[in-house]
Amino acid sequence: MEIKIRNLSVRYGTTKVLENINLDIHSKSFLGITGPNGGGKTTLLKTILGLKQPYEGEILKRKGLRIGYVPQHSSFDCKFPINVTEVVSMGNFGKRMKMFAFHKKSNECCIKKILKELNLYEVKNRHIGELSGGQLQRVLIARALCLNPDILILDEPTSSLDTDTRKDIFDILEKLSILKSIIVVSHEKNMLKKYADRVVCISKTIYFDTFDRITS
Ligand SMILES: Nc1ncnc2c1ncn2[C@@H]1O[C@H](COP(=O)(O)OP(=O)(O)OP(=O)(O)O)[C@@H](O)[C@H]1O
Repeated sequence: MEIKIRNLSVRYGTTKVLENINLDIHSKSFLGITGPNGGGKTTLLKTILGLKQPYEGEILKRKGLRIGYVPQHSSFDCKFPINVTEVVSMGNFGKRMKMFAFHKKSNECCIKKILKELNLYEVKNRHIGELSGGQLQRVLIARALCLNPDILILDEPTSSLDTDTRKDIFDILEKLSILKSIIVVSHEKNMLKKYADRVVCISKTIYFDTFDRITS
């Protein structure tokens, strides 16, 4: 078990946003989270990441657990003068906290491998503002993979992408879930049904839960 969420409630001020959430995140599983706008999905991710504190209950994480986070690609500033390799390399800063960490040989090899795996090697020197939505999403996934996380958390990774590109992103996530746990917030219910082991619907609390192909 990677994460246990027990009786979790979260508030903004006096407003209850999440109430009595109980959820287990298993190793090498694919969890889909869906639900209406404002239902608390992003708040749940932020609480798992430690960016928001529980009001009640707790989130228990396995000791040494590494979590990677992929924010919505629309939140990334594409005007910033930086290329694909530089953005992916930013994922290493958390580990070494040194500006030039990515010049080290081992990091260079690791970044090259990730760029190739995510089919980004051909565009490695391209300015970030010159990428398609799908390429940018893959860059953000690559950046999160730099620290070799045990869990990869993604917030609406396919919003505003076309159908084929959405499928590409979910195919990548499915491959990654062989070695890591994946948690995806998405409104794409059909994609979640097809790819996830488990899908939970959240509107303040979990009101719908499927355990189709759960692995432990
Ligand atoms: N920093 C904040 N301060 C106060 N209220 C907030 C804050 N962030 C979110 N909220 C409120 O908490 C509720 C849940 O928001 P959240 O972003 O978690 O929902 P969501 O399910 O991810 O929505 P969406 O599908 O629209 O992205 C909403 O009513 C939102 O307005």
